[in-house]
Amino acid sequence: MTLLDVSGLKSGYGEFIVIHDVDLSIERDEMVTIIGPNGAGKSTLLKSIVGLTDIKTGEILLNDIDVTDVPPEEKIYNGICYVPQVDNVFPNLTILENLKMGAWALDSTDDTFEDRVEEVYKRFPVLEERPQQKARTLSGGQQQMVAMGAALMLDPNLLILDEPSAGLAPQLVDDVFEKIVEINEQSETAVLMVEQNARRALEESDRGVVLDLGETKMRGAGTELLESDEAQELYLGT
Ligand SMILES: Nc1ncnc2c1ncn2[C@@H]1O[C@H](COP(=O)(O)OP(=O)(O)OP(=O)(O)O)[C@@H](O)[C@H]1O
Repeated sequence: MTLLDVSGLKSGYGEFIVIHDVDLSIERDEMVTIIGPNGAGKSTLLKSIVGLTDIKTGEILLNDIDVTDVPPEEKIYNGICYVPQVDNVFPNLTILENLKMGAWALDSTDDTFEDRVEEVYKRFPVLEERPQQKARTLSGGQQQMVAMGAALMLDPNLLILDEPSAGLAPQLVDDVFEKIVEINEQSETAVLMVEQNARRALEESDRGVVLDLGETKMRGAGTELLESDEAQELYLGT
């Protein structure tokens, strides 16, 4: 079943068009990675889906519902949660307070909050060890876990991650990818991410999309793209 269906998307910032006629669909249980050179428009494509750019033409359907013009704070109610590349935690708030911020759209009259915190702690045990620690005092990898944990507080259908492994040491990159795969496989959450660590991301993904100059240049199974001479030569650095 198709979860997200983007068609004919043209978007950018004001009059500056970055994304030109892009189509992209994601099934309910899929993990899809967008790769491409710097400035290709990868982050802009994610932001367009979330509602943070100006959309000129095209349509974004989520579960067959047209969410093209739905503002980002309301997209959460459609099941989309987004973790930006930078500034994705509140540095002066504790881990638990960050999770509370992530849960802002939960109905405060029921006890879902505690259940969700338990669920997030199960997924990221490191967060449960020190809920009162300020986010700014955590390592980069731990901060990424806080950011993903906060996004998971709303139990999204679609988790959108912009370069989740950016700036992390190799061991932490492994940890972060392991968590993303777990979220995708165990929480019935589709994942759409942009990654500079293209090989690793494609190895873990069901499908990959190559974006260049705001257009889709290639698409296919993750393994297929990894084996493609063209993708290797132009986008994977060999
Ligand atoms: N807020 C903004 N306002 C205006 N232009 C922007 C804005 N954000 C990005 N751009 C421009 O949009 C184009 C695409 O940028 P984007 O960040 O989407 O690319 P990217 O593929 O994610 O790049 P990178 O891999 O370097 O992160 C660039 O020319 C960039 O300068």
